[in-house]
Amino acid sequence: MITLALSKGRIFDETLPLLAAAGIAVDPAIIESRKLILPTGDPGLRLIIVRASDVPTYVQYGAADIGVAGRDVLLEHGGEGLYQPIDLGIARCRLSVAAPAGFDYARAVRRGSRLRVASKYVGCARQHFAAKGVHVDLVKLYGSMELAPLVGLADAIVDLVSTGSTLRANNLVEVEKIMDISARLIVNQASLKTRAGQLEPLIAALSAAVAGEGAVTPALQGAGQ
Ligand SMILES: Nc1ncnc2c1ncn2[C@@H]1O[C@H](COP(=O)(O)OP(=O)(O)OP(=O)(O)O)[C@@H](O)[C@H]1O
Ligand SMILES: O=P(O)(O)OC[C@H]1O[C@H](OP(=O)(O)OP(=O)(O)O)[C@H](O)[C@@H]1O
Repeated sequence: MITLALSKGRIFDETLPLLAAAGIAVDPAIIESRKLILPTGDPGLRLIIVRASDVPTYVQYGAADIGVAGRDVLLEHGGEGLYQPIDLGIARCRLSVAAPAGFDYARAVRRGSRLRVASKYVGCARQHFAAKGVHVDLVKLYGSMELAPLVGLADAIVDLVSTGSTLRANNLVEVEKIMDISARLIVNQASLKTRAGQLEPLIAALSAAVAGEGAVTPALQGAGQ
């Protein structure tokens, strides 16, 4: 049995069509059951539902053989013990610096001011500002980053931006893009060796699905179970 780790929400929703294209059916309504171990239409593959930021940990320790995680999450995790064979091109957004509309970020950076920056992505933020030679005090948050500059917790934030509507709703402006983000397939390196007969066809089928090569033969069934 191969175990695939997914998080609820956009990763689950956007991975399902790729699995379907790879010949693996999952009833989307199954997520409502609140069960954390879910069957798929393929007896050789089950899903586990974990927090988005926990997906790399489950795969790193082999509790899941394979998973789907955002580039943001993988960079924060470090990627140790993980093979990252495919950019799935889903959950697309960007990691950016944002600040209140009235804050002159460029001037603050030019003048070498010390900035207080709130983020869930403190590793990426630290690296970004260090590379620019900007002095920052980082404040680790776990959500609602957009609130931090509004209540004086930070001068700026580093957060994910997609449509920009969350920033607009809070009178913040994207002042610098750090990187583009999308979700990757991640694979436990030991599983890839010991379960190659099952994992390689699955990875190939998902790769074909991402490339838009349409329906392919079921990835796992009969593949050495
Ligand atoms: N607004 C967005 N548009 C597109 N992709 C996004 C957006 N926000 C986040 N993502 C991507 O989707 C992934 C999962 O995001 P999601 O909001 O489901 O989890 P989370 O709440 O960030 O994680 P956790 O539950 O671990 O705190 C993120 O890691 C990121 O790669
Ligand atoms: O630019 P936008 O399209 O507004 O997306 C950006 C928001 O999405 C993410 O949060 P979260 O996953 O909580 O937000 P969502 O579920 O509303 O997309 C992120 O932390 C931003 O707050």
